[in-house]
This record gives sequence, structure tokens and C-alpha cells, in this order.
Amino acid sequence: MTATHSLFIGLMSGTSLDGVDGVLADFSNGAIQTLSAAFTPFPSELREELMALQAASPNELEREALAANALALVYADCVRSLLPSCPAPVTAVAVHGQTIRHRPELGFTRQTNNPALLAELTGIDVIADFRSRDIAAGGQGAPLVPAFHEAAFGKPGTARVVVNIGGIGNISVLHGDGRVTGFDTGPGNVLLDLWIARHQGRAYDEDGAWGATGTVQQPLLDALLDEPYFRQPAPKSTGRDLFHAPWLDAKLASFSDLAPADVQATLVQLTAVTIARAIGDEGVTPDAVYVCGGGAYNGALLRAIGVELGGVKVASTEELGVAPNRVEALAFAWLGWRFANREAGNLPAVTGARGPRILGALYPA
Ligand SMILES: Nc1ncnc2c1ncn2[C@@H]1O[C@H](COP(=O)(O)OP(=O)(O)OP(=O)(O)O)[C@@H](O)[C@H]1O
Ligand SMILES: CC(=O)N[C@H]1[C@@H]2OC[C@@H](O2)[C@@H](O)[C@@H]1O[C@H](C)C(=O)O
Repeated sequence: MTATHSLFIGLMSGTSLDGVDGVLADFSNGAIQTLSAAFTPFPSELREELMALQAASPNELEREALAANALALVYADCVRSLLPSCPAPVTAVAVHGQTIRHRPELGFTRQTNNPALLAELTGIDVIADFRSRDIAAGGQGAPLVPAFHEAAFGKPGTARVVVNIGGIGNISVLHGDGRVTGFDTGPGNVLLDLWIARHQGRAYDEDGAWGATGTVQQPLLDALLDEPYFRQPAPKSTGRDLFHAPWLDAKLASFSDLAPADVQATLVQLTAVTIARAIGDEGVTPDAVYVCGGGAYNGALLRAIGVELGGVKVASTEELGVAPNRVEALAFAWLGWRFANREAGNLPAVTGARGPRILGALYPA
């Protein structure tokens, strides 16, 4: 692998567990250009197994290894679908892996993956394991996208906020003076998906339409907001380790009479309020808030965030030239490019690490 090449494939499979987002990106001459994008859904058995592996279960060591092998096949399919649009050999595939545990307070995070198999299947260098070095340096190992958000969306002299709403939500505050702060805000879509799957048998609430038929229930919202994570100061990060079905069910125990659509409306409000408060706590009045991740396609959620922010402009990153569902995969392609150039990928002000660190490990083709 040589640092002079600039074509990278980024692969991201996040906490929503829907599948793999891939982008082919060109970073020549300091530009950040997406050449093509692909989405490869998980086969349903793999999705179910990855979901089951989020919590302690029997024989999980062997099951995790087998899931990693199956995941590599899906990653390889996604890479193959991007190759026809490739104008020159790809320098490397940068792959996040699938988070199955995130416990920075215990000194580890685990993104299951088999990068050796992916290198074997694709014949391309693979860069993987982007989070562990930051944790080794005392950081959270997440969120990692703020450095990319600054590179792609930062505008000197203008305060902007980029919000990623995937399974979990995270904000990047681009202060406009070179400073970048950010952290995970809590649930993005994870509880919304769980609730609609349980009551409507659908994977997600298209445009927030079902939730919009319900009414926010303030006592339930207060109970949901009564969670120490929301009060914890940054640096902080979270995941399905905390925001899972048992967490929601415990909160709902005293609200069993509520209509399911009202619960959905309240969960939308929970995501909106926690994101808006997180932005407010950063002490900036941004020029605009740009949303990426699948939550950017939930109009009801974007409107609720706008109301909570008192009229600050809330737009999709599409307005800045990158489709919301491509941002995270592009961020990992960029992190791969940083690794190839032996440049740091983390922001200590965000993750709390002792210093900038080169993130990733190389599996040569
Ligand atoms: N049209 C839509 N309407 C409403 N919600 C949508 C729509 N499209 C996607 N979503 C939501 O976005 C989610 C997927 O988002 P995304 O792919 O950004 O998550 P992720 O990358 O897996 O998560 P994370 O960023 O936490 O790692 C879906 O599970 C769904 O809840
Ligand atoms: C441990 C882990 O996988 N965290 C993810 C997750 O999904 C959103 C949020 O929680 C963020 O912290 C992170 O992903 C993005 C890509 C990040 O590191 O910036």
C-alpha cells in the first residue's frame, strides 16, 4: 500500500443492524469526492445473530467468530458492487466492523469482523479496528466521525452542528474557529425501530408517519429522560449496551395503558429533546444543524428537532453535497485514507484520549 494512491472504499454497518453502507471515495488533491455508493442488506439470519450477540448468550465466542465470517461475505459483496465504477486500483478498503459490545469504561470495544477473510476475498488491502487505539489511549473510542465532519462540512467563521441519527445519535459541533467537540447523545432510531417492529411488524417508521399519528405523553417523556447517561458530561459514548429493549420496557412498566402510537410519538420526542439539549449544552447558536444517518429521512423527527432548537435551521447533509445515508461510510473511507498517510483519526477533545492517534490496523491483500 502506498500513501500516494487516493481511492478508498469505506464500509459501515452500524447499530441499526440493517446492512452495510459502502462508498468508493477519491481523496486526491485534498478533495473529498464520492464516486459511487452501495447498500448491501444483511441476510435475515445474520441480522438476527448480530442482534443476539449484542448481549451475553451461550457459546458466544464461537458464534461471534462465525458471524464475523458471514459478515466478511456481505462486506465482500458490497465491495464487488462498487468496483465497476472504480477508475484505478483501490488503495484500501476501510471497514468498521459490527459493534457487538462497547464498554470503554472497562477498556474495550468490540467490532466483530474478519478483515483477513475480507482481504482474501477481495484481493485488496483492508484497514480495520478503528476504535481500539483510542480506547488504549484513555478515550471513548467513539464518536470518530467528528474529525471527518469538520473536514467535509466545516466552514471557517461559521458555527455548524452535524448530527448523525443512526441507531444511536451523535453530534459534532464545528465551532468555526478550528475547535470541534461532540459526543453520543443517546438513542437515535434504536428505540423507534424496536417499538414499531413490536407493534406494526415493520423495520422502521417511514418518514415518522406512524409516530405522527400519536401524541407525546409528557409523564412518559420525563421518565425516559430520567437516565443518568443524559446528565453525564462529555466525553461520552453509548450503544445497545445501554439503550436496549429491557431499558425501554423498564421505563414503560408504569405506562402500560398508553396507545402504541403515543409511545412512538414520545420516543421521537426523546430523540429530538436529547439532541437539542446536547446542542444547547455546547453553548453555541449554530448557523444551521445538518442531519445525516437514516434519521435524516424521518421528517417528523427533523421537525421536532427544529421546534426544540427554537427555529434554528435543520437541514439534511444533502444540502452540503453528501447524501445522509453515505456520510458514515465516507467517514470510514476518510479514516482509512488518514491511516494510509499515517495521520491521526481521533480528536482528543471529543473522545477524551490522551492525544491524537493513528487509528486502524492493516491486513495486506
Ligand atoms: N425513510 C425513512 N424514514 C424513517 N426512518 C428511516 C428512513 N430510512 C432510514 N431510517 C432510519 O434510519 C435507520 C438506519 O440509519 P443508519 O443506517 O444511519 O444507522 P446505523 O449506521 O446502522 O447506526 P449508527 O450510526 O448508530 O451506527 C433505520 O433503522 C431507520 O430507523
Ligand atoms: C461503538 C460504536 O460503534 N459507536 C457508533 C454508534 O453509532 C453512532 C454512535 O454510536 C457513534 O458513537 C458510533 O458511530 C460513529 C460512526 C462514530 O464513531 O462516529
